[in-house]
Amino acid sequence: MAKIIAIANQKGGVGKTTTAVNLAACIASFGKKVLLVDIDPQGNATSGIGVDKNTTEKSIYNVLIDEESINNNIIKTKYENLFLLPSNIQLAGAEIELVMVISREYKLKNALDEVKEEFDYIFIDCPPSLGLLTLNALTAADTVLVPIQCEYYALEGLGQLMNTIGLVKKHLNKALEVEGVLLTMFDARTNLSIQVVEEVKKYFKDKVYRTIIPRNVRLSEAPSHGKPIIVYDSKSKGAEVYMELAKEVLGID
Ligand SMILES: Nc1ncnc2c1ncn2[C@@H]1O[C@H](COP(=O)(O)OP(=O)(O)OP(=O)(O)O)[C@@H](O)[C@H]1O
Repeated sequence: MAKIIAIANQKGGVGKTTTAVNLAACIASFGKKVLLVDIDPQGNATSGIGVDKNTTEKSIYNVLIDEESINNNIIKTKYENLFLLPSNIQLAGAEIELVMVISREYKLKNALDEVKEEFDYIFIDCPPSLGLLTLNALTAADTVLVPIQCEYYALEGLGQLMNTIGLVKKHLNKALEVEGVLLTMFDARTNLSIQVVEEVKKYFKDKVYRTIIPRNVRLSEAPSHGKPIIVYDSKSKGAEVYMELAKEVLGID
């Protein structure tokens, strides 16, 4: 039975997609069967894994809106053990199209229930909002991973995300915890990076892992190569950090 992990933060550009693609690829490279779910209309996880978001006929939109079977929309990627439920541009309108739909917040959960026995891990790359698509992701997830950009003082936005997670727990009667935080784009030369790391570690003192991911030029280039860094540049520091994180997620040394 897959563990389902949502990668969420309503702040844009904090490293959600970079984390989702690289972590999914690393865990798949350890022999685990992984499904990456792209629920962000920007579709960067889809193109990051090498699938054309502009031409794909398979998509999460078909599942959420057209009631198509999830099995018919999952793509086997060119990476061993790594599967993708892609996003496409139509997803941008899905929050409006779902407005009158009964149980609209359970659409993704119901779909993943059909396939979760087939996978070891399911990662969901959330959009930069706290709207209905992110709510679907949180409702489907067992735990949440929160990337936090070290170049930006994020605690206020973090409070909003934690509030939303609290509301999901309360109103949807669901156990949902933040499993870990990732301090992304860390730059040891800046006081702000150091301050954000200290504050976030205090805020999340009881969390399982609080990994620091340095600012890394290879990581910023990776999505434009249409490949996760672990595959296209396995010797880089970025790949190493994501490998370590993958081990933490898997609970191995
Ligand atoms: N550790 C890092 N070092 C340098 N650049 C990074 C790092 N992590 C991510 N980036 C770059 O920062 C930008 C934003 O990252 P990413 O797209 O993963 O964020 P996001 O939170 O998914 O964005 P959005 O909110 O738009 O969905 C990208 O150009 C990415 O390549």
